Amino acid sequence: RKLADPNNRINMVHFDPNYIIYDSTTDTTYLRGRLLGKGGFARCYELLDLNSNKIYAGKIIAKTRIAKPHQRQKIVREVELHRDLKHKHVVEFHSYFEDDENVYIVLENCPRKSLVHMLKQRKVLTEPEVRCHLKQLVEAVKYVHNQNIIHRDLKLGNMLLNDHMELKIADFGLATRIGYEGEKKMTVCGTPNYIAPEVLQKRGHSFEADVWALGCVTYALLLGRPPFETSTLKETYVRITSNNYSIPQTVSQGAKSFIQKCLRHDPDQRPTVEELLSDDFFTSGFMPKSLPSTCCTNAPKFPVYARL
Ligand SMILES: CC[C@@H]1C(=O)N(C)c2cnc(-c3ccc[nH]3)nc2N1C1CCCC1
Repeated sequence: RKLADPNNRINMVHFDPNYIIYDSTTDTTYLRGRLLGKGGFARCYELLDLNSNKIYAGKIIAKTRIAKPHQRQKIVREVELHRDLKHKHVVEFHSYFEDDENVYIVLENCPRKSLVHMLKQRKVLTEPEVRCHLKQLVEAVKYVHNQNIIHRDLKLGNMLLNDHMELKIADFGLATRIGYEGEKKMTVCGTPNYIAPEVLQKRGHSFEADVWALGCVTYALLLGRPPFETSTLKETYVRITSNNYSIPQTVSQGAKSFIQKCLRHDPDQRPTVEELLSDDFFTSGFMPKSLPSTCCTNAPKFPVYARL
């Protein structure tokens, strides 16, 4: 069987022929590749589909790790919410299967990892870059909300980049479906990273919790740290519930007002994701159509006219 197409040479050195994974539901054989990291119950690996020669990212969850019914239910929920989503900026759900030992979730590969890695390298991003990433993010979240789903864990680690530097939101492990107009969720099984005050206080939450998280992400990308960060989780929660944060003067008026709208304490005062798309932060400055992969390591030099 041809293992690597000479045109788009796959570096086979990462794929260990001793680790064959067979998906009987689609008669697909995978070679397990590099360990990508851990996410929740899962150990994540590159998977080479030997039928198509394509590389995917696989979440492999040992059945021993999800022996209890409510643990298994969490995986089932994640799959049920993610599998029907199809959008350019949402990670593609490829397949889900199991064998005697494991449960497998096979997802689109995002070789340029997440915005966490980019920010670690760059410390802060330029405003044009943030506009570009945020536009893709807001489009993705608008699509998800239109499916009556709240992501509930929008954070830099769930914002992945493919080879073309296109942004994809990942991980529907804390997501939930709104069953009827105006439904408010009272609990989350897990702790969202950029948790909104109404979620913390269990006062009932909905789509607005994702808008809050987008405000936190925007702040973090521009300033290199989240808006409510302190040395203890308790103190951070106090700042969130008392809406105690500040935006340095280095931030433009457009970006500042975008962040302030998303971080309004009262969820009913926050703009919807739809309204965010027409916020003048997106129109108040240069908006690159795409970003070069050099942005993963160095600040881009936008053409001079872009700054005038
Ligand atoms: C599989 C889990 C998660 C994920 O959801 N996707 C889609 C993904 C895609 N490519 C990658 C990927 C990283 C480097 C090459 N591909 N990683 C993904 N992750 C990472 C793995 C470890 C933590 C989150």
